[in-house]
Amino acid sequence: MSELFQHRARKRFGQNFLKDAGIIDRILRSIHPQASQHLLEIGPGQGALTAGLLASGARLDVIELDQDLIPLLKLKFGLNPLFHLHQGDALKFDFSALVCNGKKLRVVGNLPYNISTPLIFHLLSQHAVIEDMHFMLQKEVVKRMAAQPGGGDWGRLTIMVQYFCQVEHLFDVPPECFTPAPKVDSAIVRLVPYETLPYPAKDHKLLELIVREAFNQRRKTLRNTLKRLLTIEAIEQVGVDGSLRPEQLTLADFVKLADQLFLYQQHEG
Ligand SMILES: C[S@@+](CC[C@H](N)C(=O)[O-])C[C@H]1O[C@@H](n2cnc3c(N)ncnc32)[C@H](O)[C@@H]1O
Repeated sequence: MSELFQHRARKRFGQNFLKDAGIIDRILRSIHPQASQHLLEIGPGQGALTAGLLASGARLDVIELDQDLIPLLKLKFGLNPLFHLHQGDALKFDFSALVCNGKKLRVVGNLPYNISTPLIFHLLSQHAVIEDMHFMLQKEVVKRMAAQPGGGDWGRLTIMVQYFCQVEHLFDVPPECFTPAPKVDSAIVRLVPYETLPYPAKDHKLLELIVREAFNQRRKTLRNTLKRLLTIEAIEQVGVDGSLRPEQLTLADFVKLADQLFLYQQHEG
């Protein structure tokens, strides 16, 4: 089959194919798919993870952007009735349209690193239809997702991911496990959306706005970065010190500020 489909990895599609059987097996064991579940793989590529996912007996939907990989995927898996192939862009995909019988999706992927952050935000916007996610990402990105307040890794990605999900950095994967080898280290992360958010904001769009504004200039104090949105009195009324920098605030602090902005907008409206 490999002579029939000589596929040259494409940089613009973030193609670094997994080749290490031990790592593939470790990822599949971490996911532990069951026949009763509904799986969704983003970017199946040449099927390194796909075969093991299908072996679980679960329904598997896959979304692949590169048209040239479609014939190979059809040839390898097309006869399996559990396999559902979608050629398209995961960034624009409506995942909720895949849900059948109310069964939430278990999302999996060795993600294209060039689009991983917007893709994670797109998935978070559909968190209600997702049971959990297991992703291979650039290690730096996983460190940011799992960060604690107070350090340089704590930022917009951390806060929005931790607002919706429990985050677990599972293990690291070195470049030589891929072909071609990426220039960066990789890691596997597990994200489990909360059934009930621990710090629910009145409007999470306002949380996104506050967080974006605060981290746009992360060296400045909140009283400066947020002055377009909230007065210093409004910031301090909810018990947040306006002389702090954004990396010193917890998720709960950001939610308080977002709810304060919500109240202000209600007043003005
Ligand atoms: C890092 S490779 C992983 C391939 C395979 N899963 C593996 O582990 O060997 C990323 C895959 O995502 C696909 N891809 C890139 N951008 C995409 C997008 N926007 N939507 C869906 N798939 C995409 C690439 O073509 C590629 O197959």
